[in-house]
Amino acid sequence: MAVMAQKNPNIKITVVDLNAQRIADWNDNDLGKLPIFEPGLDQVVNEARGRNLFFSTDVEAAIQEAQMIFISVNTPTKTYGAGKGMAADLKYIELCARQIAKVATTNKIVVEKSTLPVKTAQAIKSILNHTGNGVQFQILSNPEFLAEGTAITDLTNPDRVLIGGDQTPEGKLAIQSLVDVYGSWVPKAQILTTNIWSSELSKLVANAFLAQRVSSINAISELCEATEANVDEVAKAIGMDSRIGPKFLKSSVGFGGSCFQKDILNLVYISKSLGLQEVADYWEQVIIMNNHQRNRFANNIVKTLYNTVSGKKIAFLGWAFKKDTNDTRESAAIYVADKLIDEQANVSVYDPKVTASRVQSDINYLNTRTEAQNNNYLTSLDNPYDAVKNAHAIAVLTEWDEFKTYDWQRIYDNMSKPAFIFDGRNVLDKLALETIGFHVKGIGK
Ligand SMILES: NC(=O)c1ccc[n+]([C@@H]2O[C@H](COP(=O)([O-])OP(=O)(O)OC[C@H]3O[C@@H](n4cnc5c(N)ncnc54)[C@H](O)[C@@H]3O)[C@@H](O)[C@H]2O)c1
Ligand SMILES: O=c1ccn([C@@H]2O[C@H](COP(=O)(O)OP(=O)(O)O[C@H]3O[C@H](CO)[C@@H](O)[C@H](O)[C@H]3O)[C@@H](O)[C@H]2O)c(=O)[nH]1
Repeated sequence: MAVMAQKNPNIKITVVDLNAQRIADWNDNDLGKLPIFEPGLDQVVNEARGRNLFFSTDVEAAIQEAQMIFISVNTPTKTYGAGKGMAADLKYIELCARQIAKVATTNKIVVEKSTLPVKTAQAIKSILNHTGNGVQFQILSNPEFLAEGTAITDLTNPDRVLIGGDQTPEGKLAIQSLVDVYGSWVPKAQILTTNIWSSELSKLVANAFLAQRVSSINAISELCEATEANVDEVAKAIGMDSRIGPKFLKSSVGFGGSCFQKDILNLVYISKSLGLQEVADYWEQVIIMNNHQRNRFANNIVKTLYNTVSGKKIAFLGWAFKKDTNDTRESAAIYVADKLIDEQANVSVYDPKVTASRVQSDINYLNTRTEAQNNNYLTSLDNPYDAVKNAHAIAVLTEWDEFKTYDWQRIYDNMSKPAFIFDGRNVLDKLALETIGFHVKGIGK
């Protein structure tokens, strides 16, 4: 919404949220306090905020005033009832639809910006069309394809913008009005319009295909370790085939983030609900492989440290699910730490952008043990050299660029020997570290 406001100074955009603290942070004069760390976002907010971009908790006033409403609320995996652990929880979406239905007195275009199961527009339409007050609604699907860490460039220069809507004359008019919003900065050829179901489904399918590439290369990484092939070399060799392409072939400790797992589980659930068991099994394997990769990484640390990490200090470099974000949702680091704590290891974490309280709440959220026990085993430090001091091993969980620039000789001198490094992102210079004296294990090599 901030980028949309920046690119359309003539359109007033109001972002409303029930979470008052978040809105206060978005309005904070200190741009360092914005709730999301994202390169370049502070400048965009600074340019548009107060001009045509506003942040508020007054949801009803914003609904009344708007001609177009983007529903962008969270759609997490259900934690209760039918579809628990798999289906998308649509209660926040439904609440939004009901609130719009209650408040609106003029015709509106309602845009699904959240990632939703295919056919959700039907439910939203049903809620909106039963108000009995004569207000006309058009529903569009406009899924978001930005990735965290590169959100601003992804938004300013998108591969495509997808807009789905009813294929009726009114539906087509609504589609056109959203095309015009994006048209102020996105070339027309990159704005794709479809029927609403294709648009809803394409979002889930895009994430499934992307995550599948990561799981595919991670499966190959295990094969590489067993055969002395090198996964980076294999990825380069296959990626140069233009039919395969070079992107999203970076082997890692496993994908994380708020989207991939949730959206694939959603796809699996939809397939199961439609009786398409083989389709469901096919996509579920992407998740199974990802869980295996995380476990394999943790098990490898234990095995290499002479089959016990009890009482040993393991330093984590990185906690975020990828670099250039402070988001930790579903980060592989959480699951690797949990496994190591099960083995009574002392885990000390350094991440350039993640707070100590975030790290603690992430591990507590798993509910594996009491908070006091977690506190005992897991600490966070705001300096990497303190985090690695006297450690038996270092594990790299996020590919932050700054890790490559550290004084690795100094780190080696202050560690227990033999000093091990487990590079879960294959970002460090293995040869240079081995020259210093480290024992280095990457992924797939
Ligand atoms: N994070 C991403 O990079 C990304 C990218 C593409 C798509 N998506 C999709 O966008 C949606 C939102 O994701 P997110 O990461 O921003 O989630 P989030 O949990 O960070 O933010 C959702 C916000 O919605 C607010 N909210 C919930 N119910 C509300 C209501 N009834 N009225 C007003 N505000 C309400 C919450 O307080 C919260 O601040 C999800 O469907 C997600 O799949 C996210
Ligand atoms: O070659 C790769 C690429 C990614 N990852 C990992 O995969 C996860 C997801 O990365 P990425 O897709 O870059 O970040 P997200 O912000 O989760 O973005 C994904 O999820 C969003 C939410 O739906 C979509 O909008 C984006 O298009 C889609 O890329 C991270 O843990 C990455 O480290 C790898 O391990 N290897």
